[in-house]
Amino acid sequence: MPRKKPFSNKQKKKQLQVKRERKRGDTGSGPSSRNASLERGERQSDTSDSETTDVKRINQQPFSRDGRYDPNRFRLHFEKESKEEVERRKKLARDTVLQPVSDKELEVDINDIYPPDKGLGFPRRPSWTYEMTRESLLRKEEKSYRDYLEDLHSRNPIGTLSHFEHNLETWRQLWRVLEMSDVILLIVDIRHPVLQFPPDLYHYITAELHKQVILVMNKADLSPPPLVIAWKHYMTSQFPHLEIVCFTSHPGPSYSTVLQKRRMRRKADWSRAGGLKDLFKACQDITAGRVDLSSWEQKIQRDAAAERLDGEAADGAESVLVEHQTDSALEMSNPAQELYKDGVLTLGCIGFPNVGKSSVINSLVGKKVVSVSRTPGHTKYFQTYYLTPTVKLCDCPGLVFPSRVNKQLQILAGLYPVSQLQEPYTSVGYLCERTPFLSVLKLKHPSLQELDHQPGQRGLKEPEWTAWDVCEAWAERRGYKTAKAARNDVYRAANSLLRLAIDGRLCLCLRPPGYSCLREHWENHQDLPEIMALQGRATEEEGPGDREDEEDGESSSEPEEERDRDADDDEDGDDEDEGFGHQRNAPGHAVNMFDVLRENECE
Ligand SMILES: Nc1nc2c(ncn2[C@@H]2O[C@H](COP(=O)(O)OP(=O)(O)OP(=O)(O)O)[C@@H](O)[C@H]2O)c(=O)[nH]1
Repeated sequence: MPRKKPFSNKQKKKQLQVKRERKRGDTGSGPSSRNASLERGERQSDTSDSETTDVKRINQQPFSRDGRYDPNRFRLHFEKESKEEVERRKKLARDTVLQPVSDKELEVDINDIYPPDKGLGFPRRPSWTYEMTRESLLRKEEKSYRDYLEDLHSRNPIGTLSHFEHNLETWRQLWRVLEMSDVILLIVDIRHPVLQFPPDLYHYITAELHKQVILVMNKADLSPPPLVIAWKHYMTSQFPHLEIVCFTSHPGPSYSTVLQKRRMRRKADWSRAGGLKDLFKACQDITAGRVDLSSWEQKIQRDAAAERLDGEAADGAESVLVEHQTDSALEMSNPAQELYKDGVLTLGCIGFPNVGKSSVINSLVGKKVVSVSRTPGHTKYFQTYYLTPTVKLCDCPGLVFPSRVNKQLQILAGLYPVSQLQEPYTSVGYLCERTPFLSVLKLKHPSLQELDHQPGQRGLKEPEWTAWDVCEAWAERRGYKTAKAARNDVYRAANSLLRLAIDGRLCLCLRPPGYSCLREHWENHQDLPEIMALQGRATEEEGPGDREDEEDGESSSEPEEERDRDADDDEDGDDEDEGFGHQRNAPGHAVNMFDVLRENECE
């Protein structure tokens, strides 16, 4: 019998994909979202109308055939890194010994991310009149965008800028959403809010458009409560007119451990979000009686009552009117649109990819109306949804603004599709230097694994770790092997570690400047109970059996199942979501996800 050939997951996926494309009748000429990695190494020329630099198109959707709507128009475009740079970083990951960084290094000042003198603005829509033809308007926008990029690059030497969006089509969508919204919900991830809050955007909305911004600090369940409060105070001190609302779409006693064996999947429960009332109150203050928001208030009360009764959202959440926007809506819209037109409050949800914009919309509505995914850049085209007859929500594709943030940190903040990274190892190194990875991941150094086979050679000295060693050890622990030579698959291990961090299972939270000095103050702050209630966390001391969804008694030291799949998967293909906040470590012991941070703090 001929020997069975090893067949990797990747190959299997590719095979399925080709099959699907054949079924659809595609000739295979265009890359799809899942095989974009095939493009790796291939130098792309600039085909988009307005790009001046060499860009890598990522996170593509399957190509459509001629004459049809092209979903790829809105895919992420990031500047392409040179092969040499990628190789240099790989070498760095192999050679550099990891050194834990001090607490101070986790403190980040917004002015270091967006230095005011570096021209880190975002592209503006040039002025236009109704006399202009569509073509001349588009040309003008393209020229203005090229000028913007030139100016940006002239003020920021090569290598100093973060990855940022190079697709003008996506910026056009932001322009439109800003124009049509009365109040802007700028959504950020609480773990690193300053990375995702471009001051220029805030000033543009408030000073030029004369509209209000509500900063929604989302994913509050992923941060220690004192840090949530500290960030809130820091942002208020920097932007005194900003309304701030803490929010979570997945409240509950977070979290599973990294090494959890069992994974629970259950239907996403969009009716349990924390922060709904605060958001309503903020809008009520801003509109000051100019819009009748009573239907929204009633909806919140109705949903809360239904949730108390049987854990289900009220029936009223069933019908949601969706408005699909056309291209012409993007082009000839009036920037000075009248506020609260027809007595309707339009809330524009904007922010970086993956911060949870779609989840916030689903939570407000109380059911899934927008697709949610771990893949950044999933939302491609803006749409509006009527929450009630007088409140309209507008979802916008995620946009990465230019900044001076380190690229490794950007990746850990979840804005780049992990499966398409050419070099994930230095990001793993960045993470490990900021988290007590050894105690959390329970790794064995690769050199000790070799010594296991040579008794008598052990116990000499604690080995030093490089990022590459961490990936090797994780591959060994998880049994990731390459298909051909059955060696440890370090690339897959690196991706897996990055996903754990992005999902919040390996907890890396930045802190506002001065946090360490004032830690006691924040840890005893009077607002703590309020934040904990919002997070859906009862007291830390909650006893065994107090919560639902008890895990069975399986040991947490067993490797988990395939939680960190190879591809950045969609969460809602089957209308299910991860069981956030409902996993447990051992019987009767809710896992404290913030252990990671605390251990780090104690070092
Ligand atoms: N723990 C936690 N995860 C969240 C929360 N909100 C969203 N997520 C997760 O974050 C990821 C991104 O959520 P989306 O709602 O798709 O984010 P988005 O901003 O619309 O993303 P783009 O489509 O890339 O612009 C998904 O994996 C969500 O499950 C939250 O409040 N808590």
